[in-house]
Amino acid sequence: MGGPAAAGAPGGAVEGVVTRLIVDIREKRLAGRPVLGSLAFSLDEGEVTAVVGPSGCGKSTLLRLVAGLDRGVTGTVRWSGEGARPVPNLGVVFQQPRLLPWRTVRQNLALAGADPVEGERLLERLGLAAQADVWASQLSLGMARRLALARALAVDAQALLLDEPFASLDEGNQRLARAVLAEQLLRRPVPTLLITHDLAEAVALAHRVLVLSPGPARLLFDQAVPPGVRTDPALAAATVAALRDLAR
Ligand SMILES: Nc1ncnc2c1ncn2[C@@H]1O[C@H](COP(=O)(O)OP(=O)(O)OP(=O)(O)O)[C@@H](O)[C@H]1O
Repeated sequence: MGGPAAAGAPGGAVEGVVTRLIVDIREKRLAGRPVLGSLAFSLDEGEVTAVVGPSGCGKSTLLRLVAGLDRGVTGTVRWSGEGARPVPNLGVVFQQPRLLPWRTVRQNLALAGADPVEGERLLERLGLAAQADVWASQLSLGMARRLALARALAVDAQALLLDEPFASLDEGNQRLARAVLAEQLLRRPVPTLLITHDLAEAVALAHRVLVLSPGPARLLFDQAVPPGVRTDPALAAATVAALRDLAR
């Protein structure tokens, strides 16, 4: 079965190779009101695409459509690739951590289908090893969010969908979690959609930045992040400033 592992579907071995996500949305309505307008983009293998836009413009709605959790849309959302299923095995971080409260940290990983060795490694890496046998209900919000990230990264996903994965983390843990995600993407470069409101975060992690309009969101522009930006703070700051100007 395909679908978002973080939402409860089993993880496990990769079936088929997901090479691309192709989104061509004309309109998405919720409760009779348009929440997404014209949005067309694709996401290729090994590519991190950041989606940036103002609060309420429809970013989480877009993630739900891409995750196959909502199918009512005018337009298409399609995964392609050799042997790809309609919705591949996804590692998803939702805006809320969505943990099983009366299961331990370790059990939350196991029930999502996490690889046990990878799960332990990620707990260690994300500073959660000491909490492995603690109930999820007893975690702080920052710990819960790090566990949600560990779960998405440990399920051997064919693609990652990350909705503000570093929200509510203090500066040190934000830096740590970003580094863990970057490491993981080097080890396993799966197509990744990163939703964020933070242009600096987008430029630091993504190959491309899609900037959305206020809701109903339409694509304002789709900008490649030049190679070398990540290792040059001055170039990164200039890129953020240029994107901010373009988004005005
Ligand atoms: N179930 C729903 N029924 C009706 N309207 C909804 C529903 N869920 C979301 N909306 C509306 O759709 C719009 C887009 O919401 P969405 O959560 O996708 O925005 P967002 O860009 O992710 O916001 P934020 O950055 O604040 O998280 C908002 O106006 C919201 O009120």
